[in-house]
This record gives sequence, structure tokens and C-alpha cells, in this order.
Amino acid sequence: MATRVRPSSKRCAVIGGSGFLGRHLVEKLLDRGYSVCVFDIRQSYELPGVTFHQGDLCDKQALLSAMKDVSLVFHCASPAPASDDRGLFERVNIQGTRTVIEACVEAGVQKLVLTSSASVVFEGTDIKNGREDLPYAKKPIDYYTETKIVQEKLVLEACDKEKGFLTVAIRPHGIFGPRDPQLVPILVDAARRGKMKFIIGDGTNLVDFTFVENVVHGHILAAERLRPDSPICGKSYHITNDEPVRFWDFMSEVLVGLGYAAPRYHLPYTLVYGLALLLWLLALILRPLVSFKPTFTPMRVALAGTHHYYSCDRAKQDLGYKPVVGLKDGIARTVQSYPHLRQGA
Ligand SMILES: NC(=O)C1=CN([C@@H]2O[C@H](COP(=O)(O)OP(=O)(O)OC[C@H]3O[C@@H](n4cnc5c(N)ncnc54)[C@H](O)[C@@H]3O)[C@@H](O)[C@H]2O)C=CC1
Ligand SMILES: CC(C)CCC[C@@H](C)[C@H]1CC[C@H]2C3=C(CC[C@]12C)[C@@]1(C)CCC(=O)C[C@@H]1CC3
Repeated sequence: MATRVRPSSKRCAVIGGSGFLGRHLVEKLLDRGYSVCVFDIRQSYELPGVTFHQGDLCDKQALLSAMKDVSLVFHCASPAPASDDRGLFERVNIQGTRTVIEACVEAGVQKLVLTSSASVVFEGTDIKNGREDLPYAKKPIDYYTETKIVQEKLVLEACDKEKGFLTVAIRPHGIFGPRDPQLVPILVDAARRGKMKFIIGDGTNLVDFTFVENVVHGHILAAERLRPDSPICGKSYHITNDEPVRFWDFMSEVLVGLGYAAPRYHLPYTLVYGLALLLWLLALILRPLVSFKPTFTPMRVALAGTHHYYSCDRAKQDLGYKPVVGLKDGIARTVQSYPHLRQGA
């Protein structure tokens, strides 16, 4: 009689492992003695101890071949929020996540850790010390957020102790760090085009930004604590730096660190938000004729002009989470890692 080999608890797969967060996660998993299989539509690096499976997560057969002998799966793949492509978000974040769950169950994977987002509760209005029991956004501010909500629900509802399939969702916020393709590059691009002279609103709004190594730490703690008897099964966890900062102070520190001037002049929030909405609509209507991507999208303006910071108490209590890199240190390491984005480079 054929005996089924029990997958090693130190063998895992990272879906989206070629991305910014995914690669940092892979590096830390290797340090901790895991062997890692990366599943991604692209291969962006090579590392000893890592096997790459290039494929689309909507393809179950491709996923199944990457999940052989794997007991733990991290799902941190998503189209970039800036793509603003409804069809793509629905296909990858919703249908694709259904496929990931089906493949996990079929392959006998025991644990699935999803990278969700704290933005699943953000509707464009202030959130101060938001806890995980806040309701999901009823009117999500963009397609990215809309599909991240459905994705998180799918993964948490799939948690089934009887079947031996355990799930948990990590909700980071504003991830930054070396190799981030979004925050710093978009900010510098805006500065180089002379668009970072203005502060949206009065500049006092507090926000969470999370250094990537803290996000990785939260994921690994969750994976290692995910057991049938633990309270974390089927739950979501905010992971931040736990140091809310003024949005515009954070942006200024990064800009000045890279040699650009800090924004100085104030513009009323409602005016900028209204203009961003108008531009977004215009871009949508004109899409068949011309393609342009406004820097100031409604989502970015909302993020830049409101309070949005979250409590990590649940993660501290259930996961034993504590940030491993402070904000100041994280910013310094990030700024240092972008010599090519410095003013004049
Ligand atoms: N960057 C941030 O501030 C935040 C990110 N998140 C979440 O963290 C996760 C990772 O984000 P980042 O590393 O910033 O993004 P990223 O764009 O650097 O990485 C995403 C990876 O997913 C892969 N991917 C996309 N579609 C795929 C598909 N159909 N099949 C297989 N692979 C596919 C991409 O090739 C890429 O390597 C995402 O789920 C995102 O929603 C959550 C909160 C904040
Ligand atoms: C042009 C300026 C007003 C803003 C430049 C910086 C922004 C590009 C970033 C500031 C906050 C960031 C953020 C995200 C992406 C990059 C920013 C808008 C997310 C939307 C990424 C995906 C998430 O799940 C939530 C993030 C919130 C913060």
C-alpha cells in the first residue's frame, strides 16, 4: 500500500515571492531554516535554497506542482494598486485566491497565511487606533481594496479545523523598505515632476507606515503559531510599526533624506480630493482613446489627508508580536538603499 509522505513543516511556498514583501519574506524564511518554493508570474532573482515555479495563481495545475510536499503556504501576490484594472483585480485577487484555496486543500497543505491589508476597513475617512473588529469598508475607495476585502473573507472562511486546513490573515499598512517598488519611487517621481510642493490638508493627520521586516516578522509568527488549538485560526491581525506618524512628516523625512525639498504649502483636502476624483473619471472615460495615470488618485489623496492608524494589540496578545525595527531606523535604511533615486543621481 502506498504511504503518503507527511510534508516537512519546514518546507513552504511563497505565492508572490518575487515581489517586494515576498522576497523579504523568502530571505527571512531561509535564515530560519525553511526550504522555500516561490510561485510567481515572474522570476526576479535567484537564491540558493529557493526553487522557482513561474506561473499564474489562477492556474490550479501549476499551483499543485509548486505545492508538492509543502505544509505551509504564504499568499502575498496581488496586482499593484496603481494598475486600477478592475478585471485584473477580480481575476487575481478573487478567482485566483479561490484557486489557491482549492489547490491547498487538494495538495494537503495544512496552513495558509494571507497577506491582506489594513485598508480593507478604510473608506476614506479617519481611522484612529482601528481594531480588527471594525466592519469591512461598505464603500471601498478603489477596486484594489474592494477585491482585497473579498479575498480576506474567502481565506478566513476556508479555515477548517476538522479538515486540518488552518488559515490566518495579516493586515499590514503602508509597507516601506529597500526594494519597495511603490512608495518611495512614486514619491520621488512626483518630486521630480515638481508635484511635491504641497501638503494636502493641515498636515497633522497620523498614519501607520510599516517597515518591511516587521511585516515579515508578523507573517512568520502567525505561521508558527497557527495550530488547531490556537486562538488565531480564521482571524485577521494588524501588523504595523506601532508608531503612528504624521503622513507629511514621514514623506518629508524620506524626501529630505534623498535630497529633495519637503512640501511646504497647504491645499484644502476637499479641493484636492474633488480634483483627483474628476481626473480619475476623466481617465476612465478617455481610456479607449488616451491612457494617462494621474499621480494624485482619490485613494492616494484620501491616504495623504486623513488619519489612518491601527491597533496591533491583538497581534501583540495572540502572536507575541513586537516590531523588530523602529521607524527612524527603518526610514534611514530605506533612504540609504535608493542611491539611484537621490536628487541629481
Ligand atoms: N505595499 C504595501 O504597502 C502593502 C501591500 N499589501 C499586500 O502585500 C502583498 C505584497 O505586496 P507587495 O510586495 O507590495 O507587491 P509586489 O507587486 O511587489 O508583489 C506582488 C507579487 O505578486 C505577483 N503576482 C501578481 N499577480 C500574480 C499572479 N496572477 N500569479 C502569480 N503571481 C502574481 C507579482 O509578480 C509580484 O511579484 C499584496 O498582497 C498586497 O496587497 C498590503 C498592505 C500594504
Ligand atoms: C503622491 C503623494 C500624495 C503620495 C506618494 C506616496 C504614496 C505613493 C504612498 C503613501 C501611502 C501608500 C500606501 C499604499 C501605496 C503607496 C502609498 C499610496 C497602499 C495603497 C498599498 C496597498 C495597501 O494595501 C494599502 C497601502 C496604504 C498606504
